[in-house]
Amino acid sequence: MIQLKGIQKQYGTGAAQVTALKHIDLTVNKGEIFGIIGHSGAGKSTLIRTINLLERPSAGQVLIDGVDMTALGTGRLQEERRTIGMIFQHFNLLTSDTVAENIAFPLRLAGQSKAQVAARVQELIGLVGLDGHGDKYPSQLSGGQKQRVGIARALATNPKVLLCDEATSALDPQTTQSILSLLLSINKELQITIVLITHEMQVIRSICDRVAVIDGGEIVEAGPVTDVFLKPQHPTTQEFVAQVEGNLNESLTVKNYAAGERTMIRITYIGEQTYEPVLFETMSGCNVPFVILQGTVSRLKETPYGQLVLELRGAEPEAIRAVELLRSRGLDVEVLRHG
Ligand SMILES: Nc1ncnc2c1ncn2[C@@H]1O[C@H](COP(=O)(O)OP(=O)(O)OP(=O)(O)O)[C@@H](O)[C@H]1O
Repeated sequence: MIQLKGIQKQYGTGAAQVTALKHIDLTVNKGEIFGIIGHSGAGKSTLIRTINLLERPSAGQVLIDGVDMTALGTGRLQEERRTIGMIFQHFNLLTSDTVAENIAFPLRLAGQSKAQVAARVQELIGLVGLDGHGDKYPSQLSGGQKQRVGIARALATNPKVLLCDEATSALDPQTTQSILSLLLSINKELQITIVLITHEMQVIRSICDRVAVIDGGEIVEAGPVTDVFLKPQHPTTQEFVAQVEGNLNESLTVKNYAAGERTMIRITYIGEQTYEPVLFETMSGCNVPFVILQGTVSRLKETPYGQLVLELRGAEPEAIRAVELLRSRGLDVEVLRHG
């Protein structure tokens, strides 16, 4: 488990001082994939780099499985760091070394024998899907393949935590998805806790269990992805959700329909409900015409969900009855607007 307690970080001094992190309290549970999302300059890189103390906080504690990293001397800190792997946006590979040599690097540093290193490198090359590429140089690889080398190198010493610093931001959407799938399978099969930072909600939606939204050096919203994504509270979170859901295009509503006879509602359903004909069954029983103004059916990690914005057309009492019927079927219904 990772605990950040009262983390603050200032860069520089005097008039030039920048406060990058204000007062961060955060817990990442063992075995989960935790995402931190924020705009450029929000403090994401500073925050993730405080976890392995690449960036030393100005105040606060970083506890990993109860060990206070901020209180360790250089020797013990280096030892603890071996239990935390890290991958980077621009891969940070040694360009004059082959794939196999790059992956071997941390194993050599850890003092392993040639035979041990060779066996482990082969195993890692297979794990990340780079069989046959061991003798190539980074310049001969695609961006996705370079990140696979970065992942293999980060996993070499069997870390319990993997930190991902914008690991897919330099990749195209298809390659991003393949790297995210690899991270998900590593998390599942090796039970490694993953902390990632990103500015893309798609990354959070695909693989994270929980998410924290950072803005101006503060966590403004945090929780399970299903809660934060489906019911974003803070304006910054709402902006990020709109990246993948789109903004509701209200111009789609029929302007000349009688005022007072339009009710806009948002229906959210999650899990098995996604595959049930609840909307059809309910609405065919209450004789309220409706149009769908916006709709998404997708997945949050492995959980199916749907969100539909409907405009009900009819007098208010009928619309209210339809809303009540939908709620009685277990759907989450918000009334966005009457009239
Ligand atoms: N070494 C540094 N010296 C001074 N200021 C810094 C330093 N590193 C970061 N900052 C400042 O701290 C704030 C947070 O930066 P940080 O890089 O953590 O944000 P970020 O969310 O990762 O942004 P990006 O996505 O653009 O990398 C910014 O105002 C940045 O200018």
